Amino acid sequence: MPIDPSVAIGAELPEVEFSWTASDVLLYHLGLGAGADPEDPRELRYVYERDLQVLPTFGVVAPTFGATEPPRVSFPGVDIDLASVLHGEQGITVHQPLPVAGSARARIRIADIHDKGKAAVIVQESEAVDGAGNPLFTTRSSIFARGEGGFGGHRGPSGSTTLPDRDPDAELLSPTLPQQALLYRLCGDRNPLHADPDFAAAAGFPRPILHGLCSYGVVCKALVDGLLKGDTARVAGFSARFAGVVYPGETLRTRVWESDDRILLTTSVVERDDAPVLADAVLTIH
Ligand SMILES: CCCCCCC[C@@H](O)CC(=O)SCCNC(=O)CCNC(=O)[C@H](O)C(C)(C)COP(=O)(O)OP(=O)(O)OC[C@H]1O[C@@H](n2cnc3c(N)ncnc32)[C@H](O)[C@@H]1OP(=O)(O)O
Repeated sequence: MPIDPSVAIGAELPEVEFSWTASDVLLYHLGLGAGADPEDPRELRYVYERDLQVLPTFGVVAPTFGATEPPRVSFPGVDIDLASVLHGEQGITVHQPLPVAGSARARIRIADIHDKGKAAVIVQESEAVDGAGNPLFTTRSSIFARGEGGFGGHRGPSGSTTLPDRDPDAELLSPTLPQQALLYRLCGDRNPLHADPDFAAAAGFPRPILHGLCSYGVVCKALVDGLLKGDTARVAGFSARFAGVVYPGETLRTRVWESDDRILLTTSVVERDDAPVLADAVLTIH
């Protein structure tokens, strides 16, 4: 049985120890398209060692950074084909600004599995602590496994964020490169869905799609640059649902609604009549 919720839900995965260097951070930022204007001092803070700062979304990739094998969707009670899987949701809460280099360990558990009939939504939570044992960040994510529902589980929540009934306060445009996914995969997600046209076709897409976590990082950076004066330390958390695919080379349009310590947003694809990309998305700030 590909999914056995009685085994999977609550399962703890082996603790992951990981470390990263400034070079990893530089590559991550380049993988998001940073450095397009190398004369902009703010932009240099992402792509040059001097005054380097770290986008908090780096935390979600740090544990597997540099992996060279495709990910496996295999945990206690779950064993499914990578081609059926899409990244469903991602959130991170940062407990301290991420250092430009460091080591940490993370505990990961399968928090829940929702049965959407045509799909299963597998929810993971992780807690990362630094070398001294102090909380570093917490993540919550889900994978959407097409064709894996119908195991008799509960349906789980629907998307829910209500946007204010007014025009957005700002709109941010983020171009992506045609080779964006080929660059981004060097950060540690070698899923062939993002590089191999045959694999993408077998998964139901006309061409390779962009990593969800690439769009997630691109949008977080746009928010930091556009609304927080380029200061990554002001981000307390960022969460979003992946509502539709992005093809490398497309331009992302992010509409934002600001309130006291939260920024609500949606992201869409300019070239495809604002087809949705991120929904239920919230940036929390200090
Ligand atoms: C261990 C390592 C594992 C590997 C991890 C992944 C590795 C990565 O390389 C993979 C990727 O990066 S894939 C790229 C990023 N993700 C995407 O592009 C997905 C974009 N979203 C979609 O295509 C559709 O929304 C889609 C297809 C997700 C859903 O669309 P539909 O099938 O039309 O579904 P819909 O009818 O709208 O909704 C059905 C029920 O599902 C819930 N739901 C929808 N989208 C969801 C999402 N993104 N996350 C979680 N739940 C979601 C809906 O709420 C609905 O449930 P209910 O009826 O109860 O409300």
